[in-house]
Parts: sequence; structure tokens; C-alpha cells
Amino acid sequence: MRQAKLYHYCLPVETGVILRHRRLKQREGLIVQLQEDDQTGWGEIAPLPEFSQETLEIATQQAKEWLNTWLAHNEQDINHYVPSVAFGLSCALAELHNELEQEANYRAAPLCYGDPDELYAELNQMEGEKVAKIKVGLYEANRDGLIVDMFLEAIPDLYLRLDANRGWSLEKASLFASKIAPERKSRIQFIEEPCKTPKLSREFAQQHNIAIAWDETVRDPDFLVKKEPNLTAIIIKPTLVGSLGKCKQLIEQAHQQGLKAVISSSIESSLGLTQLARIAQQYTPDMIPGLDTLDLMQAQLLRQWDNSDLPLADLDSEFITKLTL
Ligand SMILES: O=C(O)CCC(=O)c1ccccc1C(=O)O
Ligand SMILES: [Mg+2]
Repeated sequence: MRQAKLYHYCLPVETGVILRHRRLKQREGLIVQLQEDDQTGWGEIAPLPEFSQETLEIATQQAKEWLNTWLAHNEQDINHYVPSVAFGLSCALAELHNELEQEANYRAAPLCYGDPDELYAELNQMEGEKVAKIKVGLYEANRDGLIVDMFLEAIPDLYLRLDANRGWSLEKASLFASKIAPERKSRIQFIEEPCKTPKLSREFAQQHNIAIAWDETVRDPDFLVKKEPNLTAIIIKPTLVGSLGKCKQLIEQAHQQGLKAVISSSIESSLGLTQLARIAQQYTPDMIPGLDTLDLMQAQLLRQWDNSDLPLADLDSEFITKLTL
């Protein structure tokens, strides 16, 4: 016997979460539940405004369509659906078939949007390998460079991931790089997408001998995983990429070429985020994932993230409504 349920969620978020050109006021998405015999699987489908190509409306329509084909034992290939739908459904199926291990990697790299004091306090408490991620390109390149170099100098066992989201011209990126002491450059694990185009990012990396990673580029339609000089990692955001199968393929291709693969958040609720932590543990066990986004929300959804203090909302909460299929 198969059963399927679909829910809509809408969670309040911290004020001030900015996504490219818009301020995120709430995080919306879908939750699917699949049941077969005595097994259950859950998944989250949550297109991210400004990043996903699809709207929540399209995702809802597609999710309903697939669920109805699944109920009729005539399910369609989920890889034909938009990425957020393919990812959420594949997680629900993986849980249903016991293919997603329970063990999770909760060691997220703390994320800093610009206030160095906050990050400094957090890093001082951090145990083990110290890795943090700083968003750059939001303020002056000069300031970004000075802050990054200060962190590296003050904390000698710190490694940094930086993310410019394609924000810099080659000139600005170079201004940033000029502030980093040469002997500290190697503790920048990578800068995600420093420049406006992959070509400029490559040029920047070569000129300044700084490692880079692809994030936005991974979602380009003609993207192929390929080792290149100064490229150390690819960032995989499953909600934006697609099914678990597709993500696994990208991870394998990266590893084969000696590249790191970093599982990263698209600001999912704690349901999706804990699944990403399990995927990271299972498929990229040596890599700290980029999942430090739960605190942007004001509540957790259905599942508890490690030792988060945020209240946990269940299916009866005001944030969730059931949809008809
Ligand atoms: O990757 C991380 O560590 C956190 C997630 C993150 O930075 C992010 C979150 C939402 C949308 C885009 C991005 C990004 O990596 O550019
Ligand atoms: Mg990025």
C-alpha cells in the first residue's frame, strides 16, 4: 500500500537575510511524505528565491504530478523534474528505501556575513579543525582583504573559505588579494566564484596564486567537472542541482579528479538541512559541509539539528498546512 502527503511550510526568518537583490522575509517550501508498507520517507522541496530557476508554484505543480504517478505505481524519472523537486523527492525515496544513513556531519563551517567580532568569538570556542566561511564582495574589497588577513594572522590554525558570489571585477578581486600576506594565502581553502565570469575568476586565481571553487558555475547547463589550475573544490547545493543521484555523480566525478566536493545549504529548514548533513557524512566524510544556515530561521521543522536551541515545529504547527494532491 502506498500513501503520499504533501505539506506547505512557511517559516519566519531572521530580519536582514539578504539574497542577492531581495530581503528574505520568510522561507517557504514543501514537505513530502511517502509511505509504503511500514516504511516512511520525508523530503523537502524548497526553491530558493533569486537562486532557483523555478518558482514554488511550478515546484508544487510538479510535486503533485509526480506523487500521483507514484501512487499509481507508474512513477516518472525524477531527473526530468526541476532541481528542488528532484532533490526533495529523491530524499524521500532514499529514506523510504533505507538508503540514507542516519549518521550526520553537523560540523558546519561557521558563516560570517560581515561582523568580524561575532565570528571571532565563535572561532575561539571551536574545537578541532578551525574552518570558517566569510561572505566577501558585499563591502569594499579593500575592507574584505584587511579583515580576512587579520583573521588569518590572529588565528594561526584557521582555514578560511570565502564566497564572493561572482561579485568582483578583476580589479576589485586584485585589490582584495593585495591585502593578504603571501605566506597566509595558502590558508584560504578557496574563494567561491570571485569574479563576474568563470574566465575572470581563473585569471584572478592564476595571477594571485589563490585557490578558487565553483558554485554558481556548477549549475551552468554545460558544466563538466574538470580539474584546472588553482581550482580545489566544487560546491554542491542539492536543492539547486537536482536529485541525490545527480549529486552523487558530481561528487564521484570531483573525487576522481582530485577535487573536493562540498555539500552546501540553500537555506533549507532543519528537515532538509539534517538530510544534507547525512548526505555529507555519507558521501563527503572528510569534508566539513557548508551548512551553517539554520540560525537564519526562527524555528526548526520536524527534525532537530544537533544541539540547536530553536523551537521545533511539528505538523500541527501554525507554519504548516496540508495540501490536496
Ligand atoms: O555554503 C555555505 O557555507 C552556506 C550557504 C551559502 O553560502 C549560500 C546560501 C544560500 C544561497 C547561496 C549561498 C552561496 O554559497 O552562495
Ligand atoms: Mg557560494
